[in-house]
Amino acid sequence: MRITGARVIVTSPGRNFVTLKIETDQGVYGIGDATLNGREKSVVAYLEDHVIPVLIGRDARRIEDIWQFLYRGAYWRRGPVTMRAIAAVDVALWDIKAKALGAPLYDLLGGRSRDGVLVYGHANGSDLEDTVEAVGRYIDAGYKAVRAQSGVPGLDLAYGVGRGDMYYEPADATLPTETTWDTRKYLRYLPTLFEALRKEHGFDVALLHDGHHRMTPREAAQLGKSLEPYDLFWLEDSTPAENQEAFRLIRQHTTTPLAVGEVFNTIWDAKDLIQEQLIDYIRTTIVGAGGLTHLRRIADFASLWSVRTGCHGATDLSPVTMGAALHFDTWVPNFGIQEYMRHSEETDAVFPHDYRFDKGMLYVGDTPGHGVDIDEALAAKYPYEPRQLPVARLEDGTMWNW
Ligand SMILES: O=C(O)[C@@H](O)[C@@H](O)[C@H](O)[C@H](O)CO
Ligand SMILES: [Mg+2]
Repeated sequence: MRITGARVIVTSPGRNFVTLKIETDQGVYGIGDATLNGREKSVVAYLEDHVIPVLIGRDARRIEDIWQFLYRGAYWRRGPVTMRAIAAVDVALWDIKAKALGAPLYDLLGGRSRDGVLVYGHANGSDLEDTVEAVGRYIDAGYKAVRAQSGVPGLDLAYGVGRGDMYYEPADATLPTETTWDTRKYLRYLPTLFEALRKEHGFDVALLHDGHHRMTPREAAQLGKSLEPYDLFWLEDSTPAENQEAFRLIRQHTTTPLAVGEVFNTIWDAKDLIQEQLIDYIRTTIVGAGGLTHLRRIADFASLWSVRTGCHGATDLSPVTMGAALHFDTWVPNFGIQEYMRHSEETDAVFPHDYRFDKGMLYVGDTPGHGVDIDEALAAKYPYEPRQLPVARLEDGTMWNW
């Protein structure tokens, strides 16, 4: 089965998505997501100029060999651009193989380990009362797990607080929006928020929180300790993870479960965190880390140390990544949870898919492949719009982690 063509489709049904479509001489095609939020065009160029020319004529069934060819063959390894381009090819090839065999993708991975995939939704509010109500709306909508983000008293804009109700898109402007940050205000406020959430909603619902890389390891340890009475499912990205050793200090001081990894690209970013048992959940997902071929390697490695998966699933990952991730989640033995930020109706229409939400779970369908397609005619109606992620500064103007 030869690859006869491949092309990149950029569409912006409310936000930008980069999709790779690979065609074969058997008439079967596959699609993969290559979206890199705020830096989309870099992956478009990487694919069009450097990857597509070397794909034409190759045997589409040789997924592992093509993965190794693109990874080793580039010489310049890893990084978000390279690994997203590889992910797009990899997912499109898995899609092709599954379609050609007439099987849903999870069957090729080893079959079902579970009926449905536990997901968490994103509740966010401008202040404490607002956030308590927002979590309530998710519980009423059937969610069993909810991430709570809130405005912080004394700060204008905080991470994760969107303008709408069920949707949140941080890449909101052509030039980066500037936000202000103060960790002490945040550390004082957060335990009061989670106390109020548990008081109002009880302990059955799983509650999560994302620190978005803003604390130092000592501050993260303080937060983890102060949240222990509220039994979090996880505290995510409490400190930046470029230096994996930084998590040792946090781990020594708190039993709050720790999650990290949405910005990781390969197993090398997570190796020490996993084998030293410094984290509980690995957040790396399909599009971020070289596709299914590499993600399942990370998951198998993580299973040796009882680290479970918790794939990133913000709206900048297209429904193609969501579909592929759900097949992975349906199979992976050490599954933890899947993030699920709903896409807009426009996005769902451009990417028809067979996964569905029911009572806090997502279910993949049995369509051969990963079950997500692209309506190219509709996609063409939404041209690319340059958008960038916000930045954060401390109150004295110092650049900080957004
Ligand atoms: O946990 C998450 O979903 C986030 O941290 C994301 O919202 C992240 O900010 C975006 O994916 C950035 O594009
Ligand atoms: Mg996050």
